[in-house]
Order: sequence, then C-alpha cells, then structure tokens
Amino acid sequence: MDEFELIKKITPSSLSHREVEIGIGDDAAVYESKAGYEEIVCVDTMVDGVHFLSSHSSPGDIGYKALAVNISDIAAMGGYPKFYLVSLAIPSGWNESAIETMYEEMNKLAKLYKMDLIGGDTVSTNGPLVITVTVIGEIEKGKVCLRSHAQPGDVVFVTGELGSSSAGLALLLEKISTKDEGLAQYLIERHKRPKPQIEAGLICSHYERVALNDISDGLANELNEIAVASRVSIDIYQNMIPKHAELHKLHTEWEKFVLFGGEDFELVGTISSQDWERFAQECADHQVSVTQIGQVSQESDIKVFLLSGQNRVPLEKKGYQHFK
Ligand SMILES: Nc1ncnc2c1ncn2[C@@H]1O[C@H](COP(=O)(O)OP(=O)(O)O)[C@@H](O)[C@H]1O
Ligand SMILES: Cc1ncc(C[n+]2csc(CCOP(=O)(O)OP(=O)(O)O)c2C)c(N)n1
Ligand SMILES: [Mg+2]
Ligand SMILES: [Mg+2]
Ligand SMILES: [Mg+2]
Repeated sequence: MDEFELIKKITPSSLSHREVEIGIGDDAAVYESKAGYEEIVCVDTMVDGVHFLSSHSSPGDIGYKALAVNISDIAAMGGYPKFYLVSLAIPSGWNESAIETMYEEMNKLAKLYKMDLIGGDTVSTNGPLVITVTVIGEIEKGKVCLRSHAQPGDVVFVTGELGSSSAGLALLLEKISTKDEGLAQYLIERHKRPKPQIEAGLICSHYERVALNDISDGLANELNEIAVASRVSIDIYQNMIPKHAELHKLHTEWEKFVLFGGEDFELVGTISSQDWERFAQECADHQVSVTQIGQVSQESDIKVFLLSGQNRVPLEKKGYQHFK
C-alpha cells in the first residue's frame, strides 16, 4: 500500500463548507470559525477485537460506525457536525481497496450532514486495525445540552428503542440465537449501523435546560453520569423503557440488553416538566421518537433507581467498561 497514493485517493474533490481555508494537504487543517457559534470537538477510537471484529464486520461497516459514534457525541451536546478527521493504524493484512471502502462508507454518512473530511493520519502497525475519528461540530452560543443540566422534577426521556444493538452483538457472537432471520438481521444492523440522533439533539438545543448523553456504554451508565454531573437522583420505570417488541423472546435476561447493553447510540436526557409536552410534540412533528422513562427526583442521594412493581432498587453504574 502506498501511503501517499491512498491520501490522494481519499482527498475530497470539493468541500461543502466554504470556511475551510486548508483541508487535506498541509501540516494541519485551517478553517474560519463563525461569529455567534461555539465549536464542539470529540474523538473516539475503535479497535479490532474490542469494538468490532473484522471477521464479522465489513470495512464499510467499520468506517460507518467509527464516524457515526462521533456524530452521536455531537448530537449528545445538541450540536450539528461539520468536519471530521480520520486516523488509521493499518495492519499488513489490509489492502488498499478495503481502506478505500471504509472511506466511501464514511463519506456517504458524512454527506447526509454535509460534513467535510479535513485531515487525518495514516500509519502501519503490527497490532490490530485502529481507527480514530475526530468530529468538529457547531452550536449557537449558549445552547449546549450538558450532563449537568438536570434538576429535580424534570422529565427523563430516551430517543428510539434500547437493547437492540447489544442483542445484535450477542447474535453476531453467537451467544444467543433466533430462528427469526428478519429479526436477527434487524438487530445486527442496529449494532453495525447505529443512527446518530442529530435531529433529536437539535430539537433539545432549542429548549432552556436539557441534560443529554448518548448511550454508548449502556443506559445505567449514562443515567448515572447525568445524576453525578447534576448532583441529583433519578427514578426510572422499567416498564416505560422502549424496546423492540420481540426482544424479550431472544433471551430470559433480555432486560440486561436494555439496561446495560450499550451502543444503541440513542440519546437519554432530562427536560423541565413544563417543556415536556411541547418538546414531545415537536419531536413527533419531526418523526423523532421520544419516550418518557422516569423523572428526576427530589432526594438528596445522588443515585439512579429502577422501579418495577413495588420495588425501587438502585440501578448500578454497570455497563461496558474498558480495563475490566
Ligand atoms: N485519554 C484521554 N485523554 C483526555 N481526555 C479523555 C481521555 N479519554 C476520555 N477523555 C475525556 O473524558 C470524557 C469522557 O469520555 P468518554 O467516557 O469516552 O465519553 P463518551 O462516552 O461520550 O465517548 C470526555 O470529555 C473525553 O474527552
Ligand atoms: C467484538 C466486540 N466486543 C464487545 C463489544 C461491546 N462494546 C465494545 S466497546 C463498548 C462501549 C462503547 O465503546 P467506548 O470505547 O467505551 O465508547 P465511548 O463510551 O467512549 O463512546 C461496547 C458495548 C463490541 N462492540 N464488539
Ligand atoms: Mg469516548
Ligand atoms: Mg458520549
Ligand atoms: Mg465508553
């Protein structure tokens, strides 16, 4: 593989954003920032064997997800994504056409948001494939949705449905099985091709005080992060959490997928109860699915509680954790 040929091939022939002064081709990218806006920057890394298996996911799937999970972090701030940079550590077994396919799939996703590829880095490695994507987004000044925004009395909500991605992973890894081919395909697709909730995040940013987090490590983890950042406690009703209608048929412990599974890349958040109905209506008007799953409680304890029937038990900060 020729490093310089590869860079030439992946360099976009034109850019959507006119404020880019220098894209790929110099020591660093340069763009002009916009008055009245704040920039949002995030980075996430995916490693073969940890975040995906190259034996089970195509190069296109890997590229798609590496970009999607970063767009999801921009959504979780209420922002809109504009630029991305891609760093690749490529093992010797990977050929140029596989890498190009990764870029093509990233490019297709990026185009949906008019995002521009403005840089990156390419190195060889004796280890597994590592892909690191940085995304830069923007938001009107003062509109970001922080984890610290929750207050007692707020409504707790999630977008979409939870548990599908980790059920898809369990199917991929053959930890569970189903005869329902259509269901299996759907869940695996949810795992490989999560949809960043940019539109939901944008709607949130129009409200006074929304706390937001995207669900990468599992609902329990993300809710605990909001509780800690906001110094509040949260009550969640087990039977209100949206999930795929067939999920419970897959495994007796299907609730673990919903609460601790992760990688749904839906948004979980809180909004003032006065704003909730207007917000839910605005989401419905834009075909964005949101569901109330609980409320921020008055207690002084900084904890998340799961309510089912007469039981109210702490929802532990359990979910995906590296180094465990
Ligand atoms: N190695 C690191 N160096 C500096 N900051 C980091 C590092 N790893 C994570 N962070 C920061 O810690 C915070 C939480 O990271 P993370 O749990 O990965 O968030 P997310 O789940 O949204 O990707 C973020 O602000 C992130 O930028
Ligand atoms: C082969 C494989 N094993 C396990 C998982 C499950 N998994 C890996 S990382 C992760 C959590 C999200 O990744 P992380 O690096 O923590 O992203 P971040 O929280 O920073 O967005 C999960 C649920 C997977 N996707 N693929
Ligand atoms: Mg991260
Ligand atoms: Mg996140
Ligand atoms: Mg994580």
